[in-house]
Amino acid sequence: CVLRQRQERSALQRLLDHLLKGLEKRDPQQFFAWPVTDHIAPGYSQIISQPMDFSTMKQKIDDGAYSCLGDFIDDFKLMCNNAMVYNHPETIYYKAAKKLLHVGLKFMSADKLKPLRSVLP
Ligand SMILES: COc1ccc(OC)c(-c2cc(C(C)=O)n3cccnc23)c1
Repeated sequence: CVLRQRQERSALQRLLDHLLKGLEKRDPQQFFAWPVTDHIAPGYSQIISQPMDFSTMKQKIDDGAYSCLGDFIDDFKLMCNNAMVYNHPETIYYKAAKKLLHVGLKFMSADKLKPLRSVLP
């Protein structure tokens, strides 16, 4: 409808917005900001069956497509793993993905999220 009611953001959406910003900061070269195209990565769509990137994750948050934190973390792992499947270990993309996965999971670890529990239902 024309006057679409602006949806209230749920506590989960606000948490995922916060986590996504923290993860994007750890990708300064923006290798993971947008979908990888076959133009920049020959044969990518034949090798990677489930592409994922930060802009897609942002859209999924806005669409309410994540029903729990675990689903968000699964997409983050998928994104990093795709880069470690398509790119060879000596490439900057493989190395960036390996580092991002490690740093990102630490950033989202249970002990880091505990203080936020107080603001979540
Ligand atoms: C060199 O600048 C950019 C800019 C955007 C990119 O992906 C969105 C990439 C990029 C990102 C990737 C990944 C993540 O596999 N990649 C693989 C091969 C060739 N290029 C890329 C590189």
